[in-house]
Amino acid sequence: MTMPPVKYQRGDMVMGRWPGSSLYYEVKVLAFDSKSQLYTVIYKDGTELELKEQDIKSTAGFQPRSRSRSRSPGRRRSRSRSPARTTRRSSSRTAAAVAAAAITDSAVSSRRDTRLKDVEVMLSPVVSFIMFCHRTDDARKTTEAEPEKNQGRYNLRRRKDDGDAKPAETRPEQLEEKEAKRVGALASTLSTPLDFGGKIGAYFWLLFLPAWVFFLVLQVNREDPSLTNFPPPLPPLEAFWDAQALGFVILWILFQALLYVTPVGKLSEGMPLRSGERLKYRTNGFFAIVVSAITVAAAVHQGVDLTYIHSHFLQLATASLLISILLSVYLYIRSRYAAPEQLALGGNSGNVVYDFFKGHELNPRIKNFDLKFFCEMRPGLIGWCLINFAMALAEMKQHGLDAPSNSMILVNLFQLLYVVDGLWNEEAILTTMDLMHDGFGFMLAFGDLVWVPFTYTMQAYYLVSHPNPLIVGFYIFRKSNSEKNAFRRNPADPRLSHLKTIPTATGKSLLVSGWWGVVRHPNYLGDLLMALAWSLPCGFSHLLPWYYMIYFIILLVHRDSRDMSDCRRKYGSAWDEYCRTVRYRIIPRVY
Ligand SMILES: NC(=O)C1=CN([C@@H]2O[C@H](COP(=O)(O)OP(=O)(O)OC[C@H]3O[C@@H](n4cnc5c(N)ncnc54)[C@H](OP(=O)(O)O)[C@@H]3O)[C@@H](O)[C@H]2O)C=CC1
Ligand SMILES: CC(C)=CCC[C@@H](C)[C@H]1CC=C2C3=C(CC[C@@]21C)[C@@]1(C)CC[C@H](O)C(C)(C)[C@@H]1CC3
Repeated sequence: MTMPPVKYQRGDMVMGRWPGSSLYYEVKVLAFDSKSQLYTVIYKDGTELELKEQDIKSTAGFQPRSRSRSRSPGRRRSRSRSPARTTRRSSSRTAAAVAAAAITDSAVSSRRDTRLKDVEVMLSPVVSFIMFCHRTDDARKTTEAEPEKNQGRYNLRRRKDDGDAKPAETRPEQLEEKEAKRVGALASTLSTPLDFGGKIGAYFWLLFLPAWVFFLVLQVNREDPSLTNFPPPLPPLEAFWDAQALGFVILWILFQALLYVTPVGKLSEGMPLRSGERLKYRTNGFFAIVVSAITVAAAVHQGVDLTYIHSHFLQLATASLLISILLSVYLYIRSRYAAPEQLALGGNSGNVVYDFFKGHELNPRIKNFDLKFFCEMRPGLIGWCLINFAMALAEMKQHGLDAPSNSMILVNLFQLLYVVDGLWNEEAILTTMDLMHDGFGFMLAFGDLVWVPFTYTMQAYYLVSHPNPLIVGFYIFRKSNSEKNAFRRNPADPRLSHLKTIPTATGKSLLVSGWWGVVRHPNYLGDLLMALAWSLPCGFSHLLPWYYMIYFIILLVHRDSRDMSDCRRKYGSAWDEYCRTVRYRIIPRVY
């Protein structure tokens, strides 16, 4: 019997499909086993795999398409780059991977298809090829249908010399900076699947979220503030509005902005953007809360009556809502003019309401003033503590106490600890979903400026008129967030060398032991335990103080499922392997 000729030879550089995904990366053929008909290939991050011939493409397979259009010497040069030359810029490599992931998960419309064609010619072979795969609908369907089937077929193993301590942060493909920018531009033209119930969902949330805040605020003032009660009668519209309250909110935001721009504290680098650039952030949050506390203490000492916050809670919430709407309109308009590589992958559905809600620009900045980072970490978060403190004063005033009740002190302390910890470890926010992946739109602006300060303070508010194991949660929350942050910043960190990792085709590795080996979101587990601690001091006579706990379970379960599908798209079968190893999502042995 004659054997078919071996198509690829040892040493050939070809494109190998990453199992379980539709991404192709440059690989080198190491061997061919005629018995199993499998090629052993090696990716640039050192991962060896056995691939079937159908999962390998020659680089030439897609070049003619680009070549016919790309005539400039510059472009030709970038295609003929030798592997040695490609190792120049590590940051741009991230760009390619992100773009690749974006391309993978997109439902590429025919309108976009045309745009793709135009951009494709400018890209490196790797990206061009990925795009080529995505343009062929049938091929896409096949590759997307296959992952489950593939799972057992590939033999994923690490190179023997690739110890755990060794960082796997090298990319299989690398782009020059210019190319990376174009890749960024391309990625931004593609839309990720719509979250939050899509376009209809966006309408719903836009109306529901502010309504819910007002419902809570009106409900908590009642004698029997049960969440299951009928909504309280709506007060007259003018009861919502107070110009002075708006003035105070503006003053507070300006004060926080002043502290943010004060050149005190560290300048931290964010994660590489698609363009390869790393933005700098002034992480002086701890300084900001200390100065805020001193200023507030001085004001109280001077006779300023902070219980105004309790008595004008509704008007302050309305003022903050107004500001968050104006800010979101501004963000939406500027996102329409932003350079493509500055845009997040979501928020470009073409539907004004959805895009307004979700947000499209990733890091809107006015000069060096980062609006998203500022809003997420300052006025609302520090405002949360200010409001809690004001509630303690209101409780004392209302009940003629010399000191706040024990429950009030506990709630204040627990939540203060949470916020101070967030600000002390402010740098860690740079590796969270919000900062890395989500655009800045109404959802976050409203979340930061209204939702956090006016709903997270419900327990303290409740305790004003309803006098009435858990440090472990904080410990888990902080340790797990810091572990991942340290690992993402420096995978070779000697303090993390004992941790096991799974390499992925994107070059990033996944932690599979330590906190991230206990459950897939240990940070959510810690956060939930903390939420429990905040509600327990309020007792069980009403549902309202448990509102945060209930909301938080919904929020984190939803975030977890969003993150699972994002990571599944990004990391393909490496993610499946992680999920097989770490079986539970948030609560060990339960969920
Ligand atoms: N109080 C509140 O209202 C809220 C609090 N939070 C808290 O904020 C914190 C951050 O949460 P959030 O941004 O949602 O999510 P994460 O900090 O968990 O970020 C998710 C990202 O981390 C990376 N990642 C996931 N698994 C691994 C792994 N095994 N090894 C290495 N990297 C991994 C992936 O990004 P990549 O691989 O691209 O780096 C993933 O997209 C949490 O503690 C959460 O509880 C969050 C929301 C609301
Ligand atoms: C329903 C709705 C409008 C949701 C918006 C969600 C936002 C309220 C939250 C999204 C992620 C957040 C984070 C924090 C606060 C709440 C929001 C903005 C956070 C700043 C709290 C302090 C923590 O230490 C943290 C820095 C880890 C955390 C980051 C995520």
